Amino acid sequence: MNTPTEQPLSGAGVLISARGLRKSYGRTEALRGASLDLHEGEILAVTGTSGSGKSTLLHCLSGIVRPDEGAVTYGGEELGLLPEQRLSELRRRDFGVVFQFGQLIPELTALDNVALPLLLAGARRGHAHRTAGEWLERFGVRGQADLRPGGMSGGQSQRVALARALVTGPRAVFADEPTGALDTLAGEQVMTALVHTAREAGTAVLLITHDAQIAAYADREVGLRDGVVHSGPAAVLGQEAARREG
Ligand SMILES: Nc1ncnc2c1ncn2[C@@H]1O[C@H](COP(=O)(O)OP(=O)(O)OP(=O)(O)O)[C@@H](O)[C@H]1O
Repeated sequence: MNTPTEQPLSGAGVLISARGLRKSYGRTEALRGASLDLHEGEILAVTGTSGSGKSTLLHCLSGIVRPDEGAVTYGGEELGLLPEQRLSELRRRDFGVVFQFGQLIPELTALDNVALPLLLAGARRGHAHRTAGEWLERFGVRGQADLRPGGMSGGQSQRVALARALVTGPRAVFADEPTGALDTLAGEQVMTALVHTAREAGTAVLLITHDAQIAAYADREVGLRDGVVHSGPAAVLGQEAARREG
């Protein structure tokens, strides 16, 4: 396991850059000027208490939500300025997303769930299934290929969801509390598989978690507090704030 530091991987270029993001839902200010760089191939943990804006930040960085103010730049393009069609193409081709509850399609087997993004991208059925099988193997769930999500454990489902997120060879994977619904052992297995395969593929990972043990798998950790990103773990921010207030 790596020790998280405040420094990015040396030499790695910036893959996605967010500057001054503001996003409100009604009167709730979820982000209040958040800035963050995700470097190529790095595993970056974003930690923070509930409601600090972690999911909103992930949604803005992955082009799911447009910020009210500020800019997210990827490959020289500002996501907020792209037409919806181009944005959805980017999301499909360059980004993978995993949520706390894998959100696999319940009617499809594990193999078909993983093959789906390839089929949507125009791959032939045989190729899509072969590749999907290889990714299930990488995540240690090849034996579950013919099972539907209802017949798998939570940890197995999450590994299938990660295989589905990585199968198209994205540049970045956004994982929102991917182990949040798992017990410690299953969570560790999911993280070990994610870190191993992301490193092998050179995929950057933005990992949202409120669990320090999960954040410790990352190369770097930043904390979100009241919609603003601070370098260093959220736990340290909390202690600093408590000192100031106490
Ligand atoms: N779609 C929405 N509609 C209304 N309010 C929202 C919406 N999404 C987020 N919020 C509010 O914005 C704030 C930040 O939410 P967000 O989910 O980004 O935080 P979080 O740090 O991910 O929290 P958690 O760890 O509980 O998931 C919260 O007060 C939340 O209630």
